[in-house]
Amino acid sequence: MSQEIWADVLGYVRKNISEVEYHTWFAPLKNLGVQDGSLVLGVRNSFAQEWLRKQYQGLLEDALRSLGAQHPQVSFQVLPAAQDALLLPSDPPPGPPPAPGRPASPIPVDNRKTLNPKYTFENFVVGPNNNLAHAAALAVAESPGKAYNPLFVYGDVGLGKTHLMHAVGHYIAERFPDKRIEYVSTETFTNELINAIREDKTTQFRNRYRSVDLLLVDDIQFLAGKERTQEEFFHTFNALYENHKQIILSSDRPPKDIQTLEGRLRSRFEWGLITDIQSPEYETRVAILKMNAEHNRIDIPQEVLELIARQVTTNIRELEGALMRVVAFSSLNNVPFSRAVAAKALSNVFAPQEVKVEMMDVLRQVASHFNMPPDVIRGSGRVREVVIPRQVAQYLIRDLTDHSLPEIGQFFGRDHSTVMHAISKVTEQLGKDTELTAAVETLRRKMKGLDEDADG
Ligand SMILES: Nc1ncnc2c1ncn2[C@@H]1O[C@H](COP(=O)(O)OP(=O)(O)OP(=O)(O)O)[C@@H](O)[C@H]1O
Repeated sequence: MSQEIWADVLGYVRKNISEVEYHTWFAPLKNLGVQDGSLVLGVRNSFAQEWLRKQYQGLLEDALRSLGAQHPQVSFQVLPAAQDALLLPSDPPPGPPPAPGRPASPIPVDNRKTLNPKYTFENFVVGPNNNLAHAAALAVAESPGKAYNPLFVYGDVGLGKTHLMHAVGHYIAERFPDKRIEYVSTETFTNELINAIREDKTTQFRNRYRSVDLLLVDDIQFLAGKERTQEEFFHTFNALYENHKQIILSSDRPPKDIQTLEGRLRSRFEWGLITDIQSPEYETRVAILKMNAEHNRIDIPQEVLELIARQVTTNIRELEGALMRVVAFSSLNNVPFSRAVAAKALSNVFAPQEVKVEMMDVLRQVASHFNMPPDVIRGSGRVREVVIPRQVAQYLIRDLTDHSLPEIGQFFGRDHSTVMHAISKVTEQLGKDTELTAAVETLRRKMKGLDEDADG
């Protein structure tokens, strides 16, 4: 599709959604042209793909219809890493170079320096546990200082409060490069204040915090009991609020539960919107793991992500840590990802989980051992290179799972007598054919979760 028509599609979409939605989901899309009658759009990851499909497919089709398409169809394709790199938001927009001898002006404030580049709206998985906080953050990003001021987000540790705050920061930094954004933890705010007092620099300290357009303060519950810091923060708050500057606060509890917080501060914290984030439910945890794996370009089977999501249930930081543990374990021991490997990797940290070996696990391990796609092993090929791995897979499934011969046959699209034949073939060769024997033994060890070797 020509870029002009694509621009028209975007124009239509933009009129029908909010600016935040547009910049989060549509600005990064890449028009890949029309294939088989369908407009193909490149997206950065499968999370964006699913979200666009669920939320915006109809709108895109309406846009095409409005431009005269009879049977509009849209599909999404996850871009490979290299193309994706071209779309990273940190890339400066193309523009003319500054005139020689003159600095480019105005000099943009480096707003992103305190923001974590990963903590964007696009990387934030929305689920029933956080959708209200997410919606509030979107609204604030769209109309800073107007929608809800302050926005107060509370919830237990590691549930995404900082991520959401930074997402607002990124969004505003991208749209309004000269707005000043300050992210600070309450602890840092306190320490800086102490230093400023000691060094007689309170004026500088005040000027700095009172001249920002967006102030993000993390862990505000740590104001409790710190009278001087509360006093200072009270004046900062008032100065910003009166100038319609946006304030976002995070805390592990709502304002009413922060002990020894001055009443005038507490009431100010309640002026805007108070919203909470809960622990994510299973589906959201799986989606977060999937997004993380893709973000780090790790190809990891869904059932392994599911196992991790069942192990870690409350804290998203720990959930991400568990994923990284599994990744490290598998690469250190040079074994492919499987549920058994994941369970083993996590068993030092979490209560060991009984992992039943599944047929698919065995097939994957065998496929990886023989360096061949699983589908080829399950397919109908009859050359020796495929037949041997297939027989080994059937033999190991029978050995390591409770599946019956007909069930194994069905899994391979064959009848039970073929499986029986495969098993006796392998049994016969064990001890005689050294290569086959070594393969079976190595695979058996891996499937059993590395019990004998690579411990830890
Ligand atoms: N909904 C989400 N989607 C994707 N990643 C998330 C989500 N929520 C949290 N995370 C990730 O979980 C990790 C912890 O999040 P974050 O630091 O924002 O938690 P927090 O609530 O601020 O924790 P703390 O109270 O310890 O400061 C981060 O890596 C963040 O990217």
